[in-house]
Amino acid sequence: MEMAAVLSLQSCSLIGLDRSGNKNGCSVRLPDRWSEQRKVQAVRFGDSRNIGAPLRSGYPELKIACCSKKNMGSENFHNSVDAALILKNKSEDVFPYLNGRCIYLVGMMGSGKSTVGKILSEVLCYSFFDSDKLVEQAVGVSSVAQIFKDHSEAFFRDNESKVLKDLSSMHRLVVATGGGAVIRPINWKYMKQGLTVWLDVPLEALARRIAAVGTASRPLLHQESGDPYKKAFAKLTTLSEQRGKAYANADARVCLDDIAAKQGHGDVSVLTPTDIALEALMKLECFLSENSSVTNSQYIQG
Ligand SMILES: Nc1ncnc2c1ncn2[C@@H]1O[C@H](COP(=O)(O)OP(=O)(O)OP(=O)(O)O)[C@@H](O)[C@H]1O
Ligand SMILES: O=C(O)C1=C[C@@H](O)[C@@H](O)[C@H](O)C1
Repeated sequence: MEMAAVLSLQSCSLIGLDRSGNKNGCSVRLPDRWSEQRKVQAVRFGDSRNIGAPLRSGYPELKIACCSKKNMGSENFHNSVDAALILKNKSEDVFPYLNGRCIYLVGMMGSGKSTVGKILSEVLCYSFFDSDKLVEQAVGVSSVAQIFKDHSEAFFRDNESKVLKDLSSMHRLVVATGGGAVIRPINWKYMKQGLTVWLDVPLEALARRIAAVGTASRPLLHQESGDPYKKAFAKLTTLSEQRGKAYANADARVCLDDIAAKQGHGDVSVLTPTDIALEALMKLECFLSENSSVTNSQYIQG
């Protein structure tokens, strides 16, 4: 990976913070009438021209992310604003203890790393990156599926490790890692420079989400024929058996079954990405308070 790209990424991570490192430039994405205070951050790895460019469609607004139901009535609308504010408040509790450390989201394909990661980056005024996209940019190929096809899975994994190594010296990033990043111990060495969060989603929910969007972009799941849900479920089951222990290395585990149970639901499909982002911050808060000596002495604000 080009050093220029790495440097541009590092400078991106400072967007949204004032000179003292305080996040007074940060604002939660609320409905338009409240949006004058919006500060935006949108960057593209390796392209310094885009640093500080206005927010584009790839970044979901929190008001959208917190609403799961179509045609929301006013009651749901206000609930979503409440959820956004609760999330924002929690981010303010946790932020000082992060000391600028990056947050790495790990989990199976389709577990919501990108969706939840973008929300976390927004409320923490961190920059968001997807390691699959960084590998695509570093290799110069437009999709992970094409990298698998043109080269090999091993080639992809080598580049994934290089990307994680480069990221490990940076600050104030939320990184959605590739689903298989956890299988190489060296990647844990890099990710443990920051904080790691496992999004633990039941396989049925993963297979439902993946079947809904198709498997073409996910080479390890792709099958030309057969029922997409059943095929995805079978393959995810095998991968999860192989990787379960590796995901459990994460500092914090966000278990969707547990969040649904706490809310009195039996089905994780009712959970919004905002609910999940909030749980991630609460789990990080627990981890940080239980490991406060590491928090206070080992890291400096970047
Ligand atoms: N809480 C949620 N409820 C329902 N669907 C969700 C939720 N979170 C994410 N999704 C959907 O699931 C799909 C996968 O989400 P996302 O891309 O965020 O996962 P990912 O972990 O980054 O996946 P991958 O590692 O395969 O890139 C998307 O279609 C997304 O809209
Ligand atoms: O679970 C996996 O092994 C993968 C997940 C994706 O994010 C990509 O990194 C790639 O398709 C491999």
